[in-house]
Amino acid sequence: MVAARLDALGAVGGRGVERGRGLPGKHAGARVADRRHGDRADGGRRQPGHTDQVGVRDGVLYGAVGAVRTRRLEPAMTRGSCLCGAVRFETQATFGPATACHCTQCRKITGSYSIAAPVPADALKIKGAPRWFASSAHARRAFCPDCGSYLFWEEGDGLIWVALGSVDGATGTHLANHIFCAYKGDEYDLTDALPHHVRGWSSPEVTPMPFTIAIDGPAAAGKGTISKAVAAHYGFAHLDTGLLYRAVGAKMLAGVEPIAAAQALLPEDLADASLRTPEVAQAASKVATIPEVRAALVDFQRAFARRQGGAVLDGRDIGTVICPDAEAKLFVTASAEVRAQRRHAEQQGAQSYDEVLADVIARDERDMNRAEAPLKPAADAVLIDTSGLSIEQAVAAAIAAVDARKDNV
Ligand SMILES: Nc1ncnc2c1ncn2[C@@H]1O[C@H](COP(=O)(O)OP(=O)(O)O)[C@@H](O)[C@H]1O
Ligand SMILES: Nc1ccn([C@H]2C[C@H](O)[C@@H](COP(=O)(O)OP(=O)(O)O)O2)c(=O)n1
Repeated sequence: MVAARLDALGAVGGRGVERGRGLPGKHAGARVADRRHGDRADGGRRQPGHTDQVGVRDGVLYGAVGAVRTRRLEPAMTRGSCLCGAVRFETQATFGPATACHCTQCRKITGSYSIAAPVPADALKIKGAPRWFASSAHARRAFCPDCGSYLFWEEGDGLIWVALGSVDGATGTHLANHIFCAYKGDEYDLTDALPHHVRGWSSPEVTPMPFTIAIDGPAAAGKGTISKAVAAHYGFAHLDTGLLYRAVGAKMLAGVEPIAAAQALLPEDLADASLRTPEVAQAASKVATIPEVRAALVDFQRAFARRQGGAVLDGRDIGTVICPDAEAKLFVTASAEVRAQRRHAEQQGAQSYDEVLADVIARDERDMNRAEAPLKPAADAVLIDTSGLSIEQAVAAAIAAVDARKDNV
């Protein structure tokens, strides 16, 4: 089975680490290649008469290049352990190229993200008793029951992915790619030149060039819901620009002069949970009519929009003022009654339905009729009325509209 799996993965090659693009599965697709012993173990000459089989014998990985060469990899023992040493492992096999996985599970289990590399399961000798945890329907993970160190991931294809931080000394492999980048934390950036896949190996790579998706519309139309889903779909960053105005509005309610508040706004000001209250929403709508407040927030939004890797911004004036050249523009709307129902349900009775509807209408009035950057669809925006759409339908409509634009950029 392992031989078949390695074969399917395009196993041991003569060029050291290969990227393994376009191969299926979450962690699948790494080309198990000989890094430690390099490409020149046989002097780089192809030996005629050898087989083209790929497989494992006696825990040693064998491979072929084309149909003419088989190389035996020099066995070298690699050892590792958990933090407390209760679980140890060793292998004579060579690690395949390492993958950094930024999926939610890897982030939870490591506390950051995982860098792991595969070895044939039967070539990995585990001493001690790691706890195995079924982390999904198709895969399980092992950790030390005493110290909690994360150690292994496997999905039953004959390979075990070893968390490389647990290896003592040199691993002999190197990071070759990133997967599930759409799920990475916002506390770090991916700045290397390796492939950054949005999801698994066969998914598209994160857009290396700037690509801006502008999503405007009135309160509770579904902008935020759609923006988050669209950003996750394409692996783009997302900025809810309403939070900027909400943060300034909250400072005004706390007695700070709004223009000064906007000019001194810090990223941490956007993290306050109280920004979602109806009072702050109304205050946001009020400070948003002040031209100097809007001017103070322009540069930050434009820089965010043009970051590498793509960006989704939602607000009121993104397609018209902040990013008039956005590659894709959506105007998301719904009837005032439907929007009030949604907000009312969201608030769980904090306000009556009539109060929420009155708030929504008052905010619409102010946002649409102010002199500076009023809420209106850009001439080239795709209109999506979500009144009769489920969230899934609205997201699908948005992705279809962006895909149509992506094809034309
Ligand atoms: N198409 C939809 N159908 C039903 N509920 C929706 C839909 N889109 C959004 N919602 C819900 O409506 C509320 C407001 O959506 P949100 O995305 O925050 O709107 P906005 O960002 O435009 O203010 C949320 O509770 C959200 O779950
Ligand atoms: N780009 C933006 C974003 C928000 N605003 C103003 C106008 C809005 O009423 C407030 C609050 O916006 P926010 O998007 O957070 O409001 P909703 O979530 O849609 O209820 O900020 C703006 O003027 N321009």
